[in-house]
Amino acid sequence: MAPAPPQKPTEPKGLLQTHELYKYILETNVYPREPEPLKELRALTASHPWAVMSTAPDAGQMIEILLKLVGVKKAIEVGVFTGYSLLLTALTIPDDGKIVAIDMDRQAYEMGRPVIQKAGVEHKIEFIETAALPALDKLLENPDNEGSFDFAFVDADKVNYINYHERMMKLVKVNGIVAYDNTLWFGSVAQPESLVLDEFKEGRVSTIEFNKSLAADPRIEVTIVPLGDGLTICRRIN
Ligand SMILES: C[S@@+](CC[C@H](N)C(=O)[O-])C[C@H]1O[C@@H](n2cnc3c(N)ncnc32)[C@H](O)[C@@H]1O
Ligand SMILES: O=c1cc(-c2ccc(O)c(O)c2)oc2c(O)c(O)ccc12
Repeated sequence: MAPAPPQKPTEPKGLLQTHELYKYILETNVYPREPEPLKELRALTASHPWAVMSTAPDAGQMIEILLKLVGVKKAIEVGVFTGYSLLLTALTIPDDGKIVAIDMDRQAYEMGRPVIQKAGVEHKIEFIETAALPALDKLLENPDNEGSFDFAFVDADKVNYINYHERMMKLVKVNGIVAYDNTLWFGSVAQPESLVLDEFKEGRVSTIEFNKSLAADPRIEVTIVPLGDGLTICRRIN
């Protein structure tokens, strides 16, 4: 029998066996509990041509639990887009909490910003519009930032995940969490290259290398959770 054709990566079924199963999870557990501002932001983002980039709401639920478990007050996010994961974080941390949010493109953030303002959580956000690597290095120039973050969420260019990880190991405190989105890259990490669409090939190679390096990293405990498009959760242990 010929191998199955590559799955169209934009199909909203996550990584599960069937679209129906993903829909079941979303409809029974995720959407009924999703805060109103996040629903609004998701609806607004649906008209954006890159809407598929938003963090999946099922992965968002896991992030919310982690934020609460850890008691996060100071967070950092790389890759904001229209702000789904950012708004989720801002809604979850305490009123005097802070989030440093980095994205080199402000336009998508501006689309979501009115929803963030209306939700009354913009005061927790410091948005920095630059490429992430120099921004993280700049933060590290100030020793006060070292080990100061309780939580980091990385959802940007996959080729740089390895570089972001090195910075996060310095910025996040021992026992802090670093979470990475899209670490199964639409399932392509386990597909032969010939089955992967051209535009996903580079991300596939980077993600495979990244996953391998995290598995061998003695500074962390790590788990790949197959929510959304793959969410890797690391706890810094030393
Ligand atoms: C997948 S989207 C982020 C989705 C977001 N977490 C959400 O929930 O909607 C990736 C974002 O990373 C940004 N990005 C990509 N490469 C970057 C880089 N080198 N530095 C800063 N931002 C980058 C893009 O502009 C884009 O907005
Ligand atoms: O569907 C996506 C596509 C891409 C993407 C594809 C080819 C590129 O050359 C590129 O720069 C980005 O990026 C995503 C992403 O980063 C996400 O977090 C979630 C979904 C996507």
